[in-house]
Amino acid sequence: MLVILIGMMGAGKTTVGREYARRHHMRFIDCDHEIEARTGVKVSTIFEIEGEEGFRRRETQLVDELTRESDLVLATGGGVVLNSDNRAMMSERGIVVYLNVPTPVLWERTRHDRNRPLLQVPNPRERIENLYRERDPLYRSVADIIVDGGRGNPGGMVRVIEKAIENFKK
Ligand SMILES: Nc1ncnc2c1ncn2[C@@H]1O[C@H](COP(=O)(O)OP(=O)(O)OP(=O)(O)O)[C@@H](O)[C@H]1O
Ligand SMILES: O=C(O)C1=C[C@@H](O)[C@@H](O)[C@H](O)C1
Ligand SMILES: [Mg+2]
Repeated sequence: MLVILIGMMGAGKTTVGREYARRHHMRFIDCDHEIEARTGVKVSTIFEIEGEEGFRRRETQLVDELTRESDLVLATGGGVVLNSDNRAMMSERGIVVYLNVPTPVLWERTRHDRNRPLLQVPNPRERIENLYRERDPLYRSVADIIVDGGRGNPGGMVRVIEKAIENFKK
């Protein structure tokens, strides 16, 4: 089984994905962390040197590689759905889970973190709202399962996802 988590920055893909994998004895890979491990630099540095375009090229290569795996929980970057090839690969090859989180919660979870280049703008709060408006339809278009990720703790989210995946497989 390949489980793919999608959603906005701060939705909990990394936190919830890692916990889901641990409980199910599956491997866990976070696309952003994997790109950082392979390049030896932070995502923000790739944005600085290669632009967003360069980062997106690396992201698509990695999605193509990792969506061929199984027994894997894959946490994607928030912008993975912008590319139609990524969307096709994800929905064809895995069970796609959208962690849908209201923008005020996303803001609370990301406001003290400097690691997200797209939020290093004068009005990050407005940026989150614009990105959500643009991306929510794309997340929905590839999702097999949509969960409300704004409530409860990561452990609770894992149990909600477990049940949803069981129902989906039936
Ligand atoms: N269900 C949850 N309840 C409360 N806090 C959460 C929950 N999920 C994640 N968090 C917290 O929100 C923050 C962001 O979570 P995380 O880094 O997992 O998001 P992400 O979706 O991987 O974001 P990004 O796309 O930027 O990598 C973390 O501090 C995490 O501890
Ligand atoms: O929402 C986005 O476009 C991004 C989210 C992060 O996970 C990183 O992949 C990068 O900062 C871009
Ligand atoms: Mg993450």
